[in-house]
Amino acid sequence: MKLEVSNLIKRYKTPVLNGVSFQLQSGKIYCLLGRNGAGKTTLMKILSGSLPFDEGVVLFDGGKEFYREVVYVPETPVLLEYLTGYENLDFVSKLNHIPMEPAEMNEYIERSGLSSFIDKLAVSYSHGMKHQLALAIAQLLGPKVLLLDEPLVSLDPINIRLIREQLIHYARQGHIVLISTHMIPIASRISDEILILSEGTVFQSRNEFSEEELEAYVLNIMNVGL
Ligand SMILES: Nc1ncnc2c1ncn2[C@@H]1O[C@H](COP(=O)(O)OP(=O)(O)OP(=O)(O)O)[C@@H](O)[C@H]1O
Repeated sequence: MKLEVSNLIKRYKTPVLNGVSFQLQSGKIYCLLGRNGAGKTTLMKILSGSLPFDEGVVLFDGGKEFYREVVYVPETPVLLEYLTGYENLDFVSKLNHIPMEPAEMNEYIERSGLSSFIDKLAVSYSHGMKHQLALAIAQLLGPKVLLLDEPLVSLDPINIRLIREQLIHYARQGHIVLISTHMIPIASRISDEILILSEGTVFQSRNEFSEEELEAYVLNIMNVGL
């Protein structure tokens, strides 16, 4: 399974993405880094099908109809705020015809680290709790391509480790996981490959760096043009 992006151009008034090309393969985790305003969210929204682009080609296994294969979790997750976490999960599973016995659902909730707050209304959740629930919902849907915009920024170290392990497991089952993040230590530990968005183009590299080397590599590319 392969997601191929070729010469993608997106303009608002001026181009934000100006000839972006890269390839994502199933089974791998990719981290997308870039300065504030570089265009990471714009790129994620295009890949999720929620934002049109001006030029270029996006192909999933050679086809253009890939949006059904993609789930995008935005930086501020969208939940049904006046339902509990359990009801949110239950609603999504029923809406998408994913049959789950109560025992199976409870096991999934436990494994996802949601047990202590799953019966509270989502409106009462902290930002980190909302992200945990949104990530659990996204993985329940089982998309071939999972796009996550800053998923770990509000999480405590225990939850970061839990989510990191879940995402690695999810990718290794044959999915593509693309994570936008500013956190180099996380990118260093979680990603198979690094994508750096700078000056409207993407630099793709295997993650064979130590954390210090990755930081130097990222800063070097981000400084291009300064
Ligand atoms: N709807 C819009 N209309 C006009 N310009 C926009 C729009 N959305 C985003 N932009 C501009 O496009 C550029 C890229 O924004 P984007 O949100 O994709 O960046 P980002 O890399 O996700 O930033 P950050 O790391 O700060 O979240 C910015 O200059 C932003 O102001």
